[in-house]
Amino acid sequence: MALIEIKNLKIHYPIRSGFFNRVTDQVLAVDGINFNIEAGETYGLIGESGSGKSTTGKAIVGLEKVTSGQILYNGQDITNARTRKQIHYNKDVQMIFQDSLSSLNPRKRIGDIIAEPIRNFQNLTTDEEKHRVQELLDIVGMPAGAMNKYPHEFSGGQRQRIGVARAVATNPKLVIADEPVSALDLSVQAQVLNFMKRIQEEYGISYLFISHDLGVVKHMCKNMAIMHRGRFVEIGTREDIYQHPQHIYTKRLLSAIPDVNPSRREIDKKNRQEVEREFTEEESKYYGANGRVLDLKQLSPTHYVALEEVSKEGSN
Ligand SMILES: Nc1ncnc2c1ncn2[C@@H]1O[C@H](COP(=O)(O)OP(=O)(O)OP(=O)(O)O)[C@@H](O)[C@H]1O
Repeated sequence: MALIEIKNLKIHYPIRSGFFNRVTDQVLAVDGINFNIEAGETYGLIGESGSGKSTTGKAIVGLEKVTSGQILYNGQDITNARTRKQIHYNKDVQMIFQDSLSSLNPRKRIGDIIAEPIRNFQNLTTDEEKHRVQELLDIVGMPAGAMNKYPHEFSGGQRQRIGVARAVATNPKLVIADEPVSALDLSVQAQVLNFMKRIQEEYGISYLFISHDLGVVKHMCKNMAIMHRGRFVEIGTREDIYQHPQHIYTKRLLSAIPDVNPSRREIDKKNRQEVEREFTEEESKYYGANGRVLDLKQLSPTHYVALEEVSKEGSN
């Protein structure tokens, strides 16, 4: 059984307007997605801004109301707040946010910020708590004395490490990492990603790794889903997605990855233009009425794509 099973998840927001504030339309932020996260794995959720990634992540931690569908944790439906409380779900599932400055309370010292989730779930003495906070700061490689400082006294990379320390303070089984390195310089990104991997190996944590950056996801995830307009356009392994992309939206995201090799620039530019042409000319092959992403079809045991006519694997 998977650690998390997402079944036909929908999250719709009503749009109200007019004098009577009536519901006149809906934002289909998440519109029928299915995927599983296995224990100990890092599952990638990729898409551009507004595709529904964060809403999905927040629904899994219980911060968003689910319109319909199920989120199963070890087989139990946790869409109901009472069940989440009964099974200590909020201890087992934590979240790391993109903006480390606004997600850490500026008026609290780091020691208190990290101790807060521990206090919610464990009854430790002051000394035990201090010891645990120091242990967590050591794990994420923060200098001694960090405990008594405030968030603004640290760099973005250090604050993100503090965010990770807070997220793992309760020994969670799953961490939702929502664009955890997007706000960081490239060299700092690598440091944070590497220690996230290290912590995962040591503690057996699963991650849902949310990102718009395919380069970063390639480094972190073996399995992933590409999200667009609240639905999945493609699901697959790293090889399926990076070597044999089938959906035009996936190809578009891949073509936008900058190549460090200057001799590839012209080829990449041509490739990007070709993908853009296909996107505009053959949209109906990939999207239904009102631009809705089509239902997924299975190409192989691991590879699914939202295409009208399923093309042969590797034919691109
Ligand atoms: N509370 C809300 N009320 C109405 N619409 C919302 C609400 N929250 C999100 N949305 C809409 O739902 C869609 C998906 O938003 P979401 O934040 O999940 O996207 P995202 O892929 O995470 O993008 P980003 O990376 O920019 O956060 C967007 O169109 C957004 O405007």
